[in-house]
Amino acid sequence: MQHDVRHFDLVIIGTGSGNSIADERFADWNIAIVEKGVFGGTCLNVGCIPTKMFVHTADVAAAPASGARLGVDATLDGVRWTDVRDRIFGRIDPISEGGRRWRAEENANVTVYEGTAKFVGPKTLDTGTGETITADRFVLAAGSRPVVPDVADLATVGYHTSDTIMRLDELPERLTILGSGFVAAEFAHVFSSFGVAVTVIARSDVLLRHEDHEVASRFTSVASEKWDVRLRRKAVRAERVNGEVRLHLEGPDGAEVVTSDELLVAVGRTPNADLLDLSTTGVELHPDGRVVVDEYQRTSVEGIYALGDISSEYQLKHVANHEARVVQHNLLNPDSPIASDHRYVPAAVFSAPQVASVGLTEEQAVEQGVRYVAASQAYASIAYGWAMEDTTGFAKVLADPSTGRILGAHIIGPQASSVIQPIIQAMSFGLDAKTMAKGQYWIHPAMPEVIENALLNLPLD
Ligand SMILES: Cc1cc2nc3c(=O)[nH]c(=O)nc-3n(C[C@H](O)[C@H](O)[C@H](O)COP(=O)(O)OP(=O)(O)OC[C@H]3O[C@@H](n4cnc5c(N)ncnc54)[C@H](O)[C@@H]3O)c2cc1C
Ligand SMILES: NC(=O)c1ccc[n+]([C@@H]2O[C@H](COP(=O)([O-])OP(=O)(O)OC[C@H]3O[C@@H](n4cnc5c(N)ncnc54)[C@H](O)[C@@H]3O)[C@@H](O)[C@H]2O)c1
Repeated sequence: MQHDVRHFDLVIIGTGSGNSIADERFADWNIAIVEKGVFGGTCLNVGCIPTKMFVHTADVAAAPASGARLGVDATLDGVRWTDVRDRIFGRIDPISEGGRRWRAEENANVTVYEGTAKFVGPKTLDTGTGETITADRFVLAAGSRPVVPDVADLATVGYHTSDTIMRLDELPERLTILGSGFVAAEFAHVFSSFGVAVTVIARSDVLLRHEDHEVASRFTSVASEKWDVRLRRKAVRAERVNGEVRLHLEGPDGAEVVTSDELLVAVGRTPNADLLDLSTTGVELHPDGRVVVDEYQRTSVEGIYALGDISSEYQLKHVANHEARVVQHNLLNPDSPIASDHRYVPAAVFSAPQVASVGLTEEQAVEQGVRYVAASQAYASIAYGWAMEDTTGFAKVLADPSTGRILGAHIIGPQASSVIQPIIQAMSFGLDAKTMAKGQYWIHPAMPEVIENALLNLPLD
């Protein structure tokens, strides 16, 4: 039987940052939202939020072990894994379900389709629910998914990704993590703090290789004291024997095997653009699979916008949220669009120690031929660093030698994700290094003094 094809003013694909677009200003728009998975997307359900709830719990679990050097002898009695897990998801799952219900049942102008969307013609979408729809405008906000590397027999062995590892039924005794980026660093901290023996397998010669090299090297040496870190290794084959996972590696000393109870694959994320058959509606892709957008988040097809992990160079929630606000404005004001601001995108790795960065690394400055001066300050030489007996943390800042403009900052150490914020503010509002250091009070003896001193150490006039 032939059905009429429903036509919408706007279709939003993906309920991560895309879900924030349709506010009361869109009340007279006829909108469809298509979601293939759990409402709320990666950050809420399997990303930033639950990981940080686990990370904070891990920080607490790790505290007794770090007390001895301060003269406090304490021991960890145990971690009730299922209680931790159920507390975290007991908070998150109802938020996701509440968001779904609100959109599906309480938004008169919004129709929710729960299926995997793909284009079948120009501005024509198969919603994956048996219904095909059309629209004047689309927002592609379908995010990204974990990459599965080419390791023989991985699929038959059974492995976890960040999508599944937080819902384990019980804590493993041993965990192997393949990968050495954000996800690997954060979960290594979580599971090792909970008493799991963690092995981290990296292809590169340092962990967190995209960070400033001194930061990455420092992180790698601290990590190597806590975890079994294997650098310059290639995973070639996996097998499961008597319930154990064996990962066969090739490295500088030849072949070796790592045995554990569970395997976490954390080797990056790929955009979900391929799921959408975008060529049928004419949307162009970059060679790496991301949707091509201009500064206004517009794709190559008029009326089709993209945001977040599906199109961005930065797979970060604060960037996806920023781009969603830009798309929201540009949908409402197509004749006076605003551009996304990607000048000073910060990021933090919530491991132990924490790492945070914004702007150029020294390596990037050299590569791009940007003149710079750099200075560092150790946490160990500020008063709060003495209080913490910190021996490994430092903050490094880079500035333009002629203007004093701050070009970048890289911090490894306690609360780096918060300590860096004044630098992000200074860069965003054009405050130069000396004015920033000398033109305000810095609370004594708080941790941001590490920034104040790094700035004062810069060889500027
Ligand atoms: C473990 C982990 C920890 C993270 N921690 C942080 C952090 O601390 N800070 C930070 O800034 N960033 C963090 N990130 C990154 C952050 O989660 C992402 O950058 C952000 O969530 C991307 O938002 P998005 O809206 O682009 O996509 P998503 O939130 O992924 O939303 C996309 C939605 O689209 C749906 N979808 C996909 N394809 C289709 C289709 N064909 N049809 C219908 N629906 C579809 C998906 O089911 C999903 O719900 C983390 C990521 C991970 C994996
Ligand atoms: N705190 C945060 O903001 C946060 C936390 C988690 C994830 N994220 C986002 O999610 C993205 C994905 O995280 P991720 O850790 O999966 O990716 P990542 O890009 O941070 O790191 C992946 C690492 O795996 C390595 N790798 C690639 N293929 C490999 C292979 N076959 N074997 C061994 N190593 C291999 C890469 O060299 C890289 O160093 C991040 O880039 C980040 O943008 C952010």
